[in-house]
Amino acid sequence: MQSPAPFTRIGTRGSPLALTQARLVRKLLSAAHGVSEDDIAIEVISTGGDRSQASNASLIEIGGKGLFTKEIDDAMLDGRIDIGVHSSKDVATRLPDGIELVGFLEREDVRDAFMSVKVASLDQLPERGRFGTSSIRRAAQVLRVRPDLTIVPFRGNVGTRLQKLLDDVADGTMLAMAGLNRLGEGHRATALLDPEIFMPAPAQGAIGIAVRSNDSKTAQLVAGLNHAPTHLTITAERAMLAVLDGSCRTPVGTLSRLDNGTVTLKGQILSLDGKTVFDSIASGTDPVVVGKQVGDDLIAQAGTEWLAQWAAL
Ligand SMILES: NCc1[nH]cc(CCC(=O)O)c1CC(=O)O
Repeated sequence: MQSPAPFTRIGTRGSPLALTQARLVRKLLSAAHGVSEDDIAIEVISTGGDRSQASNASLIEIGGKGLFTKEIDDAMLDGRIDIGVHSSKDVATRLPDGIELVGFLEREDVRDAFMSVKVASLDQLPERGRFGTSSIRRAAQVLRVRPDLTIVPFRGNVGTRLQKLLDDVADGTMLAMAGLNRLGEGHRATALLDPEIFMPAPAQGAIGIAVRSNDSKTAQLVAGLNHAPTHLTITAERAMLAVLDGSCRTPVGTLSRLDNGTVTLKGQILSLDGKTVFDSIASGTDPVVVGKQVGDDLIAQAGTEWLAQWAAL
């Protein structure tokens, strides 16, 4: 006997965090529409990002445009799935034609956490210690305050990273508190980092929901899941990133706030060694305008000569 068609189909990467996020969206959809969770399919899709994480790709290669979403976008465009659930910070600022990010769940903790099995905080790491990260933003931010440290590549899910610390591959590492919390592993964080100094990645901590642009039925299904304040701040952060993406690939950090409908956005770009830092801030009620303003100002401050060195990366 043929089983009935599912109510809708979610596509996700297969990492423990991605699966947890997809299951959360399934649970919310099931509750919102009074359908059984069994009637909402979850299709696991391997992405280029998953494959390069398994290999030893360089710092710059990881985080390339759409690396963690391309195959999920393709499955959506082919009609194999209806909804893409993503960590918003892994979603390129320019989506493929026919795909739209239509909603964001309420943002989790936006901060990065420090993790070590030896010391309680970043400043306690031994002189010339090894810091594990494959993120150019985190490497730059750490070197800014601890130029003596050596950055060593560090990838994998929470369990793998913890094992690497136990195996003494590095003396400390840093990862998103949001991911730890979603996995029920928040207690693994050794210390939370000050987000004014360690500015999070644009859109960190927010689950994004993508659908086909011409699929108004699915857009309506997910509309009630959107958290408006998160949507506003993520829109500002992504608008800033879109400006920077167009002209450079420097490490980028950002921190936004919403008070009575006014978005305040701080943005920062750094050199890889953390020695050069540009900061900007803007406020307003239109998140796209605010984001562009911060992005444009950062580019103006940095100047074409400084930015040119990044063109080849
Ligand atoms: N590609 C890595 C990635 N993408 C999203 C998260 C964490 C969850 C989030 O920021 O939403 C992580 C892991 C990390 O940075 O520690």
